[in-house]
Amino acid sequence: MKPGEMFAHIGSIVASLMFVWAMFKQFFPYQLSNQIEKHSQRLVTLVYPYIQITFHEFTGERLMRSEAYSAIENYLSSKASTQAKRLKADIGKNNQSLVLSMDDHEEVADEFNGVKLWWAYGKHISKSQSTISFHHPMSDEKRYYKLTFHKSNRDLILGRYLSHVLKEGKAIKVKNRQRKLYTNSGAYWSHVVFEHPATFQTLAMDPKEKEMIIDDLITFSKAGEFYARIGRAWKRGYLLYGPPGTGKSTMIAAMANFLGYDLYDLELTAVKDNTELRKLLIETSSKSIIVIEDIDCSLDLTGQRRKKKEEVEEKDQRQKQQGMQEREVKSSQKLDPALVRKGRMDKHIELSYCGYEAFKLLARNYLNIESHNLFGRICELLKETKITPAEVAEHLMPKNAFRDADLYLKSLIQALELAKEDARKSQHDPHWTENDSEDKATEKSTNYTST
Ligand SMILES: Nc1ncnc2c1ncn2[C@@H]1O[C@H](COP(=O)(O)OP(=O)(O)OP(=O)(O)O)[C@@H](O)[C@H]1O
Ligand SMILES: [Mg+2]
Repeated sequence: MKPGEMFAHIGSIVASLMFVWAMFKQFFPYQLSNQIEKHSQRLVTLVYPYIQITFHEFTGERLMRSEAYSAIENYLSSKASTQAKRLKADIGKNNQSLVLSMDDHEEVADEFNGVKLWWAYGKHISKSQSTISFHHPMSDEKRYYKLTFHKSNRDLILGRYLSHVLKEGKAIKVKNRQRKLYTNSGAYWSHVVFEHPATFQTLAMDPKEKEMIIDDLITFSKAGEFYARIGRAWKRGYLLYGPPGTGKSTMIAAMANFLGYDLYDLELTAVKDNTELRKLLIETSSKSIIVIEDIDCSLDLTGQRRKKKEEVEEKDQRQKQQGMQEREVKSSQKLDPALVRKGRMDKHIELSYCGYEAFKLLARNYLNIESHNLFGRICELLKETKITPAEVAEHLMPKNAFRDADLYLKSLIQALELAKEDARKSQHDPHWTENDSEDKATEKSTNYTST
């Protein structure tokens, strides 16, 4: 046996002994176990070729939970569920799945660049506290993770490996956290839990366009280092536009769910001036999407815009007197160039009327069917008629316990034929405007993704 191998062998025996000791010391009286541990530690350092680092749950004041500890906890959670034999289980944040973690004094191995290392989970219970807290035995434990590795790998582990663990652990934490939906009243944010079920799978739109948006989001979310290198803030602006009911809000929720980001729904009309706006923006957290809805309808921030607002109000008043609709006032306003100029809005995404591909996805989601003999007729009608995905969804929505796809598809066909007839009438008679005002009121919402 080579000397190096022998050392490693002794080392692993010592590591095992220490592990056994850690298991048994809970049963020794506190004073005695402290003494034994002190002397054995000295002995061990003489022959032990391994380095150990302890990460305590609470550092310093004991009130602040260590960031490193919780990152390690997250990092090890997946390893624990596959390797550890004794696990602790808890209900996850979404109240649906079990979250598994290592039980006390359990050990898991990890490997990094071919180097093996071990993580152990343990806890200290101080004597005085353990008697006082008889009824609450958990409250006075000091929990920790201990990392053990061979001293020849010191630089690799202390450098690249630990920063890899912290980075991964934080990423897992971001993914698993309970996300929030913030709204502002004036210059203050308040929040509720964000639990929108929208996903890109359930969003009906052109599949190619959808794929491009997903790619764009993935590229952006991984580009932190690139943005830092070129000296740009790591954020991306999307302008979503299209008629009401085409899925703009649904897409924003799908984006937030896809990236695991928080959502800030910024109500511009409630913001007094640019100072308030700046304050609100500064208070947003990283990994978030800031949404400005109907950006073309809510601009009155700068002096110039205030003037415009007065003009609009005046005009509004005049138009109300003339019995005109508020919607038309909104659509007569222009987007502020500062908000949509190049560099602010990196991508313009149009959400439009329901096409055949989008319909098929809705039929799959709502009726659980891939094909049907009425699909052909619907395909033709969709080419000739403008109908929003929201309207299509409305017709496919189950109305009783016994779903009959036939019935829903026929009701959709009826609606499409009616819309087609309306469109034909309005073409021949320009004054026929019962439904078409809806089409003109193109609404816009801005979606600002930041990390
Ligand atoms: N593209 C779509 N895919 C799937 N469902 C959709 C789509 N568009 C609309 N819907 C359905 O219609 C409802 C309304 O859509 P959504 O609120 O996203 O529209 P919007 O474009 O934001 O409208 P508005 O301009 O009025 O805010 C959604 O709850 C969703 O169920
Ligand atoms: Mg919307």
